[in-house]
Amino acid sequence: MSAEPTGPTEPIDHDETLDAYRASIDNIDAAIIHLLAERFKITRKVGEYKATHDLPPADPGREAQQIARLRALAHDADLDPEFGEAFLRFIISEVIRHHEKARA
Ligand SMILES: C=C(O[C@@H]1C=C(C(=O)O)C=C[C@H]1O)C(=O)O
Repeated sequence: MSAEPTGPTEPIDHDETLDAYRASIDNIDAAIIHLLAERFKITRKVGEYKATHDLPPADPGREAQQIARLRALAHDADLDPEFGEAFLRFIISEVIRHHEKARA
């Protein structure tokens, strides 16, 4: 008797090729989390510095430079620059929220 066909919504298991790709994805995701944690450690220091020196939480000029640089890097790395910009803006908006709290 043959096994039931697997429907498209069934979870996939025992696929060695997919498992190997997913192991790499898990490593990359871990690296992203660790890099983000390191970035937020630094931006927390920036937020403390700004709060004690009466500097504004956001710096739109600096952000424009970062976005132009990241868009070029994304393009060269074959990553969608729109995605690169949206990702950086998402992170920066969280940093600015932290800086506003540090000031309060
Ligand atoms: C970290 C800073 O504060 C804010 C957050 C930024 C960031 O997360 O890269 C960049 C500019 C500022 O709006 C900074 O001024 O350098």
